[in-house]
Amino acid sequence: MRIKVCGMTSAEQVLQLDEMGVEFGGFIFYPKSPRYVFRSMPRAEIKKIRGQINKVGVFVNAPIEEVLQTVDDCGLYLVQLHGDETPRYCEKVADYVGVIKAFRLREDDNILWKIKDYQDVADMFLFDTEGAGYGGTGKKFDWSVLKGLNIGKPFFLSGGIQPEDTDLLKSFAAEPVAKDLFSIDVNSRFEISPGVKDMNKLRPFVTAVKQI
Ligand SMILES: O=C(O)c1ccccc1NCC(=O)[C@H](O)[C@H](O)COP(=O)(O)O
Repeated sequence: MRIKVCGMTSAEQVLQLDEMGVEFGGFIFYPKSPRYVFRSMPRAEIKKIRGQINKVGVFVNAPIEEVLQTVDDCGLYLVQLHGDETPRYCEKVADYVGVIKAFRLREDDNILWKIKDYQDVADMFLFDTEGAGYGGTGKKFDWSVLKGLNIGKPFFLSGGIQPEDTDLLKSFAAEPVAKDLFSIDVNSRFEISPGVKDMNKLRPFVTAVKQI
């Protein structure tokens, strides 16, 4: 199983993830987040990060020009649109860079209805938990809402995933919906403080998840 670790704020920690074989490192370009990357890393420093790890930029309702400029300045591989971006917005960004459209799920959501208009304009989806802010809630949504669905596009499973969840992930990976499961996404449950990851929690978790 692939892993994305989101909310990175230091080059040193991103390189540690790269050594562990983590496929995606997420950087939050949303000024209201406690993990806003420009508080600690300038654009050139993000661009300079080498290795196999793919850099993903997370944006919330940002002007398109700002997203595209940041992609160039920071050498981003994918963008994750985590706000209320419209299908047209996603389509414009997708002309330039790969797009992950994030959906914050509530229990009563009709998921297939919610994702329908984005099928042709996003490369991948990400399912996260609805909360007071836009992301990094540390809370799981009920994964059973995905059971039996044909998502029809690779997706990231996100929201409150924690070190103890490897058995839960194994069970989810056995569900038919997991044919489209592309990667999991982890964040606040592996932190010492916002933006600072606990490598002692991540290392064994990454090893275990890679065996699923
Ligand atoms: O993490 C943030 O601070 C954040 C703020 C605004 C938009 C998105 C944000 N995070 C995006 C992510 O991909 C997180 O990994 C995802 O929300 C799951 O976080 P968590 O529940 O803490 O595992």
